[in-house]
Amino acid sequence: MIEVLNISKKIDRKLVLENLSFTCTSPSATAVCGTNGSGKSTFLKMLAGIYEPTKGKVTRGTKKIGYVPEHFPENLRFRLKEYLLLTASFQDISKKEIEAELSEYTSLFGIEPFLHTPLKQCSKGTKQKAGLIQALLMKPEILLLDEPLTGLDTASQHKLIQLLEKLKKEICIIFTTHEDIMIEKLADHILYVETGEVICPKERTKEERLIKVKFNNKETFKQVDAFHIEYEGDTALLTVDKDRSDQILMDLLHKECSVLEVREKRRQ
Ligand SMILES: Nc1ncnc2c1ncn2[C@@H]1O[C@H](COP(=O)(O)OP(=O)(O)OP(=O)(O)O)[C@@H](O)[C@H]1O
Repeated sequence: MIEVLNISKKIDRKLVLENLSFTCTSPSATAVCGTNGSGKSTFLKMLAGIYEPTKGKVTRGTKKIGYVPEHFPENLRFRLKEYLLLTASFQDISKKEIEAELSEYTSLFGIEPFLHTPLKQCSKGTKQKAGLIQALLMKPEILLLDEPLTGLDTASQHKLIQLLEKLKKEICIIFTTHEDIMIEKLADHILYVETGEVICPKERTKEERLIKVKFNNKETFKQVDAFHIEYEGDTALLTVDKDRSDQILMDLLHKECSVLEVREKRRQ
């Protein structure tokens, strides 16, 4: 969906980013991390096409790119709903669909009372929500979010994270953040802009347990939350999340399985 090849960026003759590469080929969420001033926002702007790289190349597989800046643009003369309808009207989406989605998102983020308020008079958090809704309304295939939790109250932060958890199964989400909760809940990959290193936090750290049981009926495993089950005769080898393994063991015992073995496995 998006490929960044050896990009560097100079602003005012200062090298802000150097030789960064990154690829997002399938739906996922990537956290862009680094210290203040390390170039995270600059990187996101290059993905969005707002900045051109000084060196290297950004290839985008789609034009449906939603971008939410860290700070909502100042001094827009529109009222909130008017602004959202206007930005959505540039997309190839029916008016009816836009109205339905707008109503869903404004209700989710609790901003119905401000729909007819001039943007200039909206609070920082409401403007941030307007920025997010504007990007979501265009049904992006790539969603770029610059510190998306900034200015949101706790309830809205959780709602946004839940929404992004669903969306990342369908689209490519790239977000900058300093918040651990965003990384823990969402990130499939972390890109450190200072070093250019990309890691897969969950794949590296997720610990798994293997449970071998003797069973009477395969139906027993229908509701069992296992990553993988291998059968051999009347035994089954289940690969499960270590954090959930005690609960799964209890369930299996209640379903009259005999536990033969429990051991650790670390994902590769
Ligand atoms: N338009 C600009 N003009 C001059 N310098 C800029 C401009 N945009 C970014 N910079 C410089 O580039 C560097 C990286 O800025 P950037 O905003 O990308 O960092 P960041 O990692 O997002 O920081 P933060 O975590 O504080 O949001 C900084 O030194 C900043 O001063």
